[in-house]
Amino acid sequence: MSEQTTLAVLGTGAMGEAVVAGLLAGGWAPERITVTARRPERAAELVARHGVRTAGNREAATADVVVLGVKPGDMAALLAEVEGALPATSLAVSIAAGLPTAFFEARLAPGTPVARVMPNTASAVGEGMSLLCAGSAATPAHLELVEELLAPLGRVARLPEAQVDAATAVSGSGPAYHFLVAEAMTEAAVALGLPRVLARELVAQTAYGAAALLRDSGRTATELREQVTSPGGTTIAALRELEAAGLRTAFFAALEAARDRGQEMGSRYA
Ligand SMILES: NC(=O)C1=CN([C@@H]2O[C@H](COP(=O)(O)OP(=O)(O)OC[C@H]3O[C@@H](n4cnc5c(N)ncnc54)[C@H](OP(=O)(O)O)[C@@H]3O)[C@@H](O)[C@H]2O)C=CC1
Ligand SMILES: O=C(O)[C@@H]1CCC=N1
Repeated sequence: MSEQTTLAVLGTGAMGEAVVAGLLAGGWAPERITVTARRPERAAELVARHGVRTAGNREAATADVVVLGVKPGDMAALLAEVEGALPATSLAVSIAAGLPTAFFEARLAPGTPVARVMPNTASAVGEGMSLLCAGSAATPAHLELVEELLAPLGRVARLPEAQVDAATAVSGSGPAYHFLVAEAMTEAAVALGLPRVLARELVAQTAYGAAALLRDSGRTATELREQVTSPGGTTIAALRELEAAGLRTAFFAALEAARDRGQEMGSRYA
């Protein structure tokens, strides 16, 4: 990737903006990034907040790397709109859940390289987890370019396309599960009588510390949990309640539902 490489995000919502923020924090010059949105006020907001350019979809689609950031149900219409404008020499990068690379290859100029990326919103702070797989026309050099592009957003895992929907259920949707737990813990702390501001701080810093241990200590989640859990102590009293409430079983069902929903979107919008 050269210093002149240009990038456009067609459909810059929550996830597209997280990608843009991650790239800018990683040193991308804002003039090299063009964003589009359906509503002019959304595009103006992005320009004001990040200093990037904006344009119509067809003009933006001439960038070297074109990130396709609309909702899966809006993707076919977007691709129809940019038909003939997105050069077959550009690299198309979809971040849409569920939609296979074949969906894009069927709608873009023949031979257009396609990469399928599933990022998550922590990309905005450089701590994202992105999944990456390639379409049939993408070369190893294209994949390396995408990895280079994604590097400032956090970590990247390459995987076979057949695993993307399952992995999306873990890392793409994953931040939401953690936020739900954080919300629940905060409310529970308030129920114990703690001030809300203190409860939020305790929950956030505990999540941050636990995540750092989980990623960087070299220990498994089980080992780390056991370290906290003194026999007959406070933690096991709480864990017993969570197990009785079916937390573990709920995660089996939840991730299966997310994986199935991705597959369903892939076939519904194909
Ligand atoms: N949110 C997440 O955590 C993740 C989302 N994704 C994927 O990212 C994609 C976007 O999701 P998300 O960001 O949450 O959704 P949003 O609704 O926040 O963003 C979609 C954006 O697309 C814009 N848009 C829609 N149609 C057009 C069009 N024809 N031309 C230009 N812009 C258009 C909308 O503009 P406007 O705002 O003006 O309506 C909006 O800004 C989805 O495909 C999703 O699967 C992937 C990983 C994680
Ligand atoms: O909920 C969704 O469909 C998107 C994809 C992964 C996270 N958010």
